[in-house]
This record gives sequence, C-alpha cells and structure tokens, in this order.
Amino acid sequence: MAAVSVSTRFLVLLQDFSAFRKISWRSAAANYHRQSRLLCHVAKEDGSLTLASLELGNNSPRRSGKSKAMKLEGSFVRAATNDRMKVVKEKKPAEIVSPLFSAKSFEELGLPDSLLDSLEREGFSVPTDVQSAAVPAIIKGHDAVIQSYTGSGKTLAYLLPILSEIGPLSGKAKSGEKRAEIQAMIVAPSRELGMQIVREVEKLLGPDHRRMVQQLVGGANRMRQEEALKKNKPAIVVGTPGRIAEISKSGRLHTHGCRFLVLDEVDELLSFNFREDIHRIIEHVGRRAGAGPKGEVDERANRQTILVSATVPFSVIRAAKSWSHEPVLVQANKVTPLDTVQPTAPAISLTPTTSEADGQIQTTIQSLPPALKHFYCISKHQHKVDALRRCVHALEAQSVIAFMNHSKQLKDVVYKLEARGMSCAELHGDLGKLGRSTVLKKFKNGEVRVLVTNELSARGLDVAECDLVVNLELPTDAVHYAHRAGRTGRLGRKGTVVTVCEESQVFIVKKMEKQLGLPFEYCEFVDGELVVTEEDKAIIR
Ligand SMILES: Nc1ncnc2c1ncn2[C@@H]1O[C@H](COP(=O)(O)OP(=O)(O)OP(=O)(O)O)[C@@H](O)[C@H]1O
Repeated sequence: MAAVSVSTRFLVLLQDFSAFRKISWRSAAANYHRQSRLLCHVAKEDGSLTLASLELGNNSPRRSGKSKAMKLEGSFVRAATNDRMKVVKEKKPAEIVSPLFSAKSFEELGLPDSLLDSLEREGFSVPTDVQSAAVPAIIKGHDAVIQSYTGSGKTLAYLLPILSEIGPLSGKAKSGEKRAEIQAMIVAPSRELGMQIVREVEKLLGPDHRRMVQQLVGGANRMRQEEALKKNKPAIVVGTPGRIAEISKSGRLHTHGCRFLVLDEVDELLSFNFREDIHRIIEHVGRRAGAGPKGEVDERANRQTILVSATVPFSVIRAAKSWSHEPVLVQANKVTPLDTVQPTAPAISLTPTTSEADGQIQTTIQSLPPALKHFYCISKHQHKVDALRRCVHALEAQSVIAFMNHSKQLKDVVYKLEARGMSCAELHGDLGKLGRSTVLKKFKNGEVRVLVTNELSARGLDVAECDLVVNLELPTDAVHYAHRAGRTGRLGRKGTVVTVCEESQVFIVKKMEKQLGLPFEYCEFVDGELVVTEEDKAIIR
C-alpha cells in the first residue's frame, strides 16, 4: 500500500514536470521543491525511497569496463547490441532533475516584505542553495565572491540583498526624500547579459519603479542613456565596462556614493580586453575623492564589492583580497571567509598547489550543472554541419545552441542548415544591437531552433528551454567548455552537450574530460538515433 502511494506521488511529480513549459515553470520548480521534500520525507519513513532511487539525483553517465556495457541513466534507455549500445531518447520536455533548491524559504533570509511580495508575484517561491547562502552574508555587509555552477541563480543571489538595502522595495527610502546618486552598479561583459540583468531587476521592481534601473550597455545610443541618467536618477545601473567607463569619463555618472559594486562573470571582466575600464570602475565607484581627514583620496572604498562567476580562478581570489574588506566566499550553500581557505581545501583549491591553472580547474568542475550529459563524436571538417543536423534530430532537441570560434564561419553553417529545412539564425558581435536582440528573442520564443553563435553567447545567456549545446568547434579550454555547456541544463534541468571534433582533436577532448573530471561518452548518429560506442574501437576504425 505504501509502495503504491509513493509511486503515485512520483507520477504526480513527473506530470508536474511534463507540464513544465505550459504552466509557469517557476511555480513548477517550487512544486518540485515541495514534492521532493515530501519524497525525502517518505524515504525517511520507509527507508527505501531516495531521490537517487527515483533517478532524480546526479545522472552523470558512468563508464564501466572496456568490454562491458556502458550504462546511461535518466532520459536515455539502453538497448544492447553486440559491441555497441543503442540509446533511445524518450520524448520529454526539459525536466528539473537535480535538486538545487534550498531547505530555507525566502522569508528566512531576512528580506523586506515588499521584496517578498515581488518574489511571490514573479513566481519565485523557494531560494536556490546559493541564494540562501549569499543573501544573508551580503545583507550583513560582507564583501563576497559568489561561485556556483551555471544556471544556479547567482543573479538573484546578489540582486536580492541589494534590493533589500536600496530602492523602493527596501522599505528604507522615505517618501519625498530627494533621490541620491547611483547606489548600485552591476557590470557584465556583454550587452546581452547586461540587458538580461536589467530585465531581472525590472521584474522585481515592478512597473511602477522600472526607472530605478538604467542600462548602460554598448551599442545603444549613449546620449539617450546620459539623458535618462539625468532625468530618472536611477538607483541602480547595469552596464558593460566600456560604456560605463565612457560615461564616467564624461563626468555624467556619479558613482562616488555607490554602496554596491557587482562584477558579474568576474573572471571574464578581469581579462586583458576589459582591464583598463575595470580599473577605472574599481577606482571610482564608491570612493569619494578628498574623503580622508586631510582631503586626500580615501584609501578604502566605501562600498560592498561582490564578484560573481561559475568559474573562479586564483586571479579572482587575489583581486577580491585586494579590492574587498574581509571578503567571504559563497559556494552553493556554504560561506567561508576568503582568508581562511586552506591551500589543500578539498572543495576548492583556491591556492594553487602546483600551478595557478590547478586552482582554475578545480573551480571549473564545480561550474557544471550535475544533470548535464556530455558526449563527443568524430567528424571530418566538411561533414560537421551534417553531424550537427543529425545530432539535433537524434535527440529531438528543440532549442539548440551551436558554438563555433569565429563569426565568419557562422553564416556558412546557417546556409547549410536552412538548405536542409532547419530553422536557425546566427548571433555574433558583428550584428547590430537590434539584430542581436531580435535573433535572441526569436530563439527564446522558439521561432529559431538552432542558434549558431560564438563565444559571445557562452556566458550568462539564460534560455530555460535550451536542451542541447553542440560544440561545432572546440572551445579553447575547460573553462570555456564549462561556460558553453552551462547554456543548457539551467536550474537543475536536463541538458546534453555534444562536442563534434576531428580525429586529430580527440586528444584535446580527452584532456578536457580529464580536467573536468567528467565522462564524455563517444557517440555516433545512426538511423536517427544517438548511439554510444566504445571510443577505442571507433577511433581505430
Ligand atoms: N529561486 C528561484 N526560483 C525559480 N527560478 C529561479 C530562482 N532563482 C533564479 N531562477 C531562474 O533561474 C534561471 C538561472 O538563473 P541565473 O541566470 O541567475 O543563473 P546563473 O547562476 O547566474 O547562471 P550563469 O552562471 O550561466 O550566468 C533564471 O531564469 C532565473 O530567473
């Protein structure tokens, strides 16, 4: 009897998942959270049912011995033949398979009532792990480095404590009070990510207070942005480093009184391309010239600095130590003072053991959503687009991001796919702002099935429905692989990553596989299905 009721609950849970796209997916996520707690509770009662037993845990494919059958779990069903495994895909929408929601509620995080109302209105019912760890730490006034895997909700992890301190939802602004200068600045490496963050802030602020946030991204009309700054006096600005630095130099951006500075995708922002602009931002935001007792420049910034990324190399830790005051490291559900992190700490090797690269690789492992499956296949250069097309059909993927390294080749791929009747579009930096946002909109609403793009889309892009990422060309390293891969499997959903490489590149794939500590299954596309074979045989053939 108990078994029947447990499986009935499990079916209800699955039905909720299948209806995921039709109803609000956020309320489904909350439902999932509640029901997974219920299932855990049931498990404790009869001692037999666990999330893992329901295949809701980490579904990473595991490799068995060379001659033995390889086992794939989750949405892939195996059907053995003599020397190869046939993998038949079940038709299901992207499901949440990996629990990443916290045991705490938003109420327990110390957020003001109006912000809680906003969260409820927007359908955010339960915080994710990283949110429940980061929010109280930042509200307490800590500077923070937030590191958690792609799609785990890092944006709200820093937005919620900011909105609980400044602006209309904080409950701290007195009516009729003259609005001060900008109080929070959020910097992101691309226009798309900047705009995405603006939309997240606008959603929480609601229609009456949308003007409290202003975007300062490149590619848009600068004069108009400057006018909006003057007219609306926003409390929060979100922008790209170049445009922020440009307006700051013109004297039209008053950020000396800024209380929060966020660098989202901080490891990218520390790269050579952005160095000068970021330096200016760090030097000006939240620092009042002449604030010292003798009129000298204030030594310590009067702001909270929050650095965020799925990949945190040692250079970020060094930067955090020099820019911040007693910073903490927030990882998933854990908060550690940055200074106390030991070189040999198993969770994250922040202090390089043999080389700085080690520290980077350690964090890369934690940057990947646990529910992702990783495959690779071999193709001659001239047949890669065909491999992509067959891969999309075999997995019946509905929302696909295909990555290449150079924007010039994207058009060619788009032509070839279109010629075969597949709806696709290219997205790269050479397109104008309008062109880029139109393509993204079409991809998000399902008009475009395959988005062919370059590194521009590897970071931050949040399309919940994306169920497949294909590397048509190899990423430069494991960190880039992780960010590309993270465009699928968002917020604990299922996702598949297929890397199409040439035979001479297999050793690079193997190296990334080793660095990431994850199995990449060798696969082929046969009779409209994804087939996993033993790679040694395939390569020798
Ligand atoms: N508590 C929550 N409940 C439901 N949905 C959430 C919650 N928190 C965030 N989300 C949604 O999850 C998605 C992923 O969040 P977000 O983009 O912040 O992830 P991320 O960790 O910053 O990823 P990346 O590293 O790729 O930038 C977004 O669509 C966001 O609105």
